[in-house]
Amino acid sequence: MKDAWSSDEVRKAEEPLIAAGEPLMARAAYALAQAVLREVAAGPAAGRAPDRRAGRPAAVRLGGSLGSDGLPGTARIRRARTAGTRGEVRGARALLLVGPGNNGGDTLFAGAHLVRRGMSVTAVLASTRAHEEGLAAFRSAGGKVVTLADIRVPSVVQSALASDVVLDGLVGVGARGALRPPAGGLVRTLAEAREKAGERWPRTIAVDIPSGIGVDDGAVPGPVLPADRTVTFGALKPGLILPPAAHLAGEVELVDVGFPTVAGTTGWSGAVWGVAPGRHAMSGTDPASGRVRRMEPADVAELWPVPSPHDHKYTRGVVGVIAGTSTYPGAAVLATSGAVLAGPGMVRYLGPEAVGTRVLLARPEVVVAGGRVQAWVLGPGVPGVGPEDGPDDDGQARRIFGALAAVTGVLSEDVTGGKMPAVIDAGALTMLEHRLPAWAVLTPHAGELAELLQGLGHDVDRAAVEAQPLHWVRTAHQATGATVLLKGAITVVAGPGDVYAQADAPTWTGTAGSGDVLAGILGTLLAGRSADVVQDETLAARLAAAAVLVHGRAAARASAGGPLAALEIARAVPAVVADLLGA
Ligand SMILES: NC(=O)C1=CN([C@@H]2O[C@H](COP(=O)(O)OP(=O)(O)OC[C@H]3O[C@@H](n4cnc5c(N)ncnc54)[C@H](O)[C@@H]3O)[C@@H](O)[C@H]2O)[C@@H](O)CC1
Ligand SMILES: [K+]
Repeated sequence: MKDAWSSDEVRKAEEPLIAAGEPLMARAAYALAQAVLREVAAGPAAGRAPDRRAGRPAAVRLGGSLGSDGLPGTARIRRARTAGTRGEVRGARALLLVGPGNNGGDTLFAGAHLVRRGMSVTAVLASTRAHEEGLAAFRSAGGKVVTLADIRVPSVVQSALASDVVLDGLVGVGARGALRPPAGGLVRTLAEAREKAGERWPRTIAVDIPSGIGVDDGAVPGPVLPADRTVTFGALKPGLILPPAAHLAGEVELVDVGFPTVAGTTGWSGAVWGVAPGRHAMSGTDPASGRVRRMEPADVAELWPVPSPHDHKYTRGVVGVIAGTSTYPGAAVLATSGAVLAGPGMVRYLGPEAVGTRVLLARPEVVVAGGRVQAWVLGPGVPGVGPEDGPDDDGQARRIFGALAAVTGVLSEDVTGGKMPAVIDAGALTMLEHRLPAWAVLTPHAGELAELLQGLGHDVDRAAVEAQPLHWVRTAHQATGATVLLKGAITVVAGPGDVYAQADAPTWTGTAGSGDVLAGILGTLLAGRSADVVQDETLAARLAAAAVLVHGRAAARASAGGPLAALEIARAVPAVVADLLGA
């Protein structure tokens, strides 16, 4: 499990360590400097995505000093980027963007290390204040200091273009809201310049977080300079794993500065590199902590319902699927395939006869008949119930309303089998009439979540959901009672317990039918753990995150770097599950 700590949690972890005299900043700065050195030594194109690497000009080494303003002039810039010979750092240039707080302090101390390693380092102070000891250390090492008040923003852009690496140390976990002037203006201009320069832009390393992202909610309320790498201290931060901010962080590297670990012990490991984020894993967290988690294969293996020798098909869980219409029969095939291949005791399909026949042709294992089930998958390929239209849905809405009554406990236990977990997808999302239990998992995409929230009286559209996914997923959970899974390149899940942000799938996964397969996989998990899910109201979110991980990995396997068809995701599920159970 990767745990991302909220800024409050980070502060709480820091306080006793600082009081005990632990040199947190020195550790952070040293690790940061090492990251920069490795980055520079690796050469200008190292680690960039292939498309970004294409057409990048060969770097030319250049010594030379800075101009009178402390920044290189344009004539010198045209001649070259300084570093570039693999393994060489002497003479390479770093530009530090330095804010007023400890984030700037980390950056200045790291800058001092870089100067001592022979790099030419310029710090641009974006504020009238700067970390005093950091600044003194940087100056005495021989770093150049300029202030934004002395020079113009375009000079900073030119300087950045002449550098091998830019460090963004404007704000860290102390940031609140969008970057304010003058840092905001500086970052806006730099971000535009980066966009324009493409491959000519130097490697950009964010210190702790890319300045300007919402540390705790992953929002992007104003300008942010996208990073190639973020070196983060002590623990991951929610904004580094939540959309949309996570897309601005590049590769995230976690550095151990001595925060409490699994057993609650403290102590610096001394290993500043490659500290596994899992080191901070805990079995459960206080939902009020603001922590956000990312599941890993070993966590999924623990949750997966593996049959024992005493199990049979009914004890292993029966999934009931109400999906598809004669207009959209494919969704029924995809949802049942996802369910079957995730390994339930049995899958039942309820729907129009013609669709049932197609399901059987694709998956003869499916039982096309009613009967007892342990979890429902409701709604893939079924049209929504609008306020006025009576959808031509082959009776699927009626069937779904019946199943939903079982989920919400409106019908008696005798009729429905009692408390019933469910995946509520697509058209079924428009059929919610009652408050739901946490074991009902809503699986909207951003547009569907916006519509659902509008129906609950919120003034929100798709773009607003995409801008603040965590906020709206939590709002939807609170308003409906259900566990909510918002599908996206990074899928966010919120229920009564922890929040999960899963990024397991290749971008090819956003294709028609992919969500139907996910609904089926999750249905199997809910059916397999049906009794547990209704006992432990935090379990549905964990199973939902697990389903997303398996679905994403199956998509990666099916894609192998290229396009994929949704049914291939389902076909890849058994091998993915086998892999993670064997892991
Ligand atoms: N406390 C410690 O000992 C450690 C802190 N560390 C570093 O310290 C950082 C936190 O330091 P601080 O608490 O000093 O805070 P930051 O350095 O993150 O920023 C706070 C400063 O930025 C200003 N600011 C806040 N929001 C702003 C906005 N929207 N626009 C412009 N300016 C804004 C504030 O007025 C304040 O002066 C961490 O992110 C990390 O980089 C690390 O050195 C590890 C140890
Ligand atoms: K930063």
